Amino acid sequence: MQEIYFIINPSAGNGRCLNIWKKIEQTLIQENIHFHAFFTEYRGHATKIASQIAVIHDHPKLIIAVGGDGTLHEVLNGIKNHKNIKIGLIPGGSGNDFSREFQIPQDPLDALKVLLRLRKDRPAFIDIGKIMFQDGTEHYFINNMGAGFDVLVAYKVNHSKVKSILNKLGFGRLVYVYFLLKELFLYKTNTIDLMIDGTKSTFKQTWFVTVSNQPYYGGGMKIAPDAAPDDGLLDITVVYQLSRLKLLLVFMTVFWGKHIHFKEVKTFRGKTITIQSRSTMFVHGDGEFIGYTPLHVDIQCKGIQILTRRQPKEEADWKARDTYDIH
Ligand SMILES: Nc1ncnc2c1ncn2[C@@H]1O[C@H](COP(=O)(O)OP(=O)(O)OP(=O)(O)O)[C@@H](O)[C@H]1O
Repeated sequence: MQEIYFIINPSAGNGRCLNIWKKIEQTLIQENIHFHAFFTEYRGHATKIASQIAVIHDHPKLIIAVGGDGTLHEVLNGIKNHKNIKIGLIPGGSGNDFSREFQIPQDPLDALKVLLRLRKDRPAFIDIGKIMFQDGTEHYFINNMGAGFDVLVAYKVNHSKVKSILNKLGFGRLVYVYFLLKELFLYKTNTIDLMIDGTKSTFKQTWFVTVSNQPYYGGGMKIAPDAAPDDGLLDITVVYQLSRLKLLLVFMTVFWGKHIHFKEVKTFRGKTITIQSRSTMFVHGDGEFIGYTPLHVDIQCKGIQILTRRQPKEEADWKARDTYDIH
């Protein structure tokens, strides 16, 4: 029997998650569904709770994060190496890029309904990325990781009061836009050395490099439009040698994934990536600040079981082929 554990970040979405949880809890009780619930109290707490759940017993477990992508990221880092745990998310953050790609409804009760149905389906395995820092620490990501300008923006977003004001006004997604514009005029670009599956490239005046497992970042920006979380590859995006004004232009096209057509945007695919920079760059994993360059990234193919409505890549390809065969 699969035990269900909820890890709730009451501060996610500027406190919205607490109300979300009240509705979820009420529904679970009404539906007579057995569950365990834990609240996070500080940054990193979800990792600790998830790691404690992981070792309770060997039976299959489902951990549902109630929060934003940062909460799911922390849960993922608590259960690494435990293959009999599925994870899911009831989106309650401001960005919610995981639920966008994996087609989990934004409405919490609809999301709960979908997750409860999906937990009985056959497991959906997706890739994850594993980051190794120079000091030997390891860190996993499920959506993406990045170094440079974008992490500075994410850092500022996560530590700002403006975030809560804009969220309360219902403009949560605009908070990324606000900080991006502000930092645009302050950031100093960097020279980076990128090694992808053994091939080295150097980029001068680099704004940022992002390694993506799925297309979305920063609340709906299609930073890696062709990334697929089950294709065994990570999608790398480098933005370099751009004037501040042109970066703004490029940024406006990211929501449609059209930025990749600019000559100052280079895209690659690979399984192992090393990022080194002349001066230290801040690094994020799924929008959470986690360390500094240099670092190494490895893909962990089909490394985690998740609850998703997204169609697996092979299945989508087969369907396309079958349709083609008929005609
Ligand atoms: N009780 C708490 N008080 C303050 N911060 C917390 C608490 N519990 C967790 N956190 C931290 O809150 C941060 C934000 O969480 P999360 O990403 O889930 O929400 P969000 O920022 O609103 O959503 P999104 O990442 O989708 O924009 C994380 O860094 C997490 O560690």
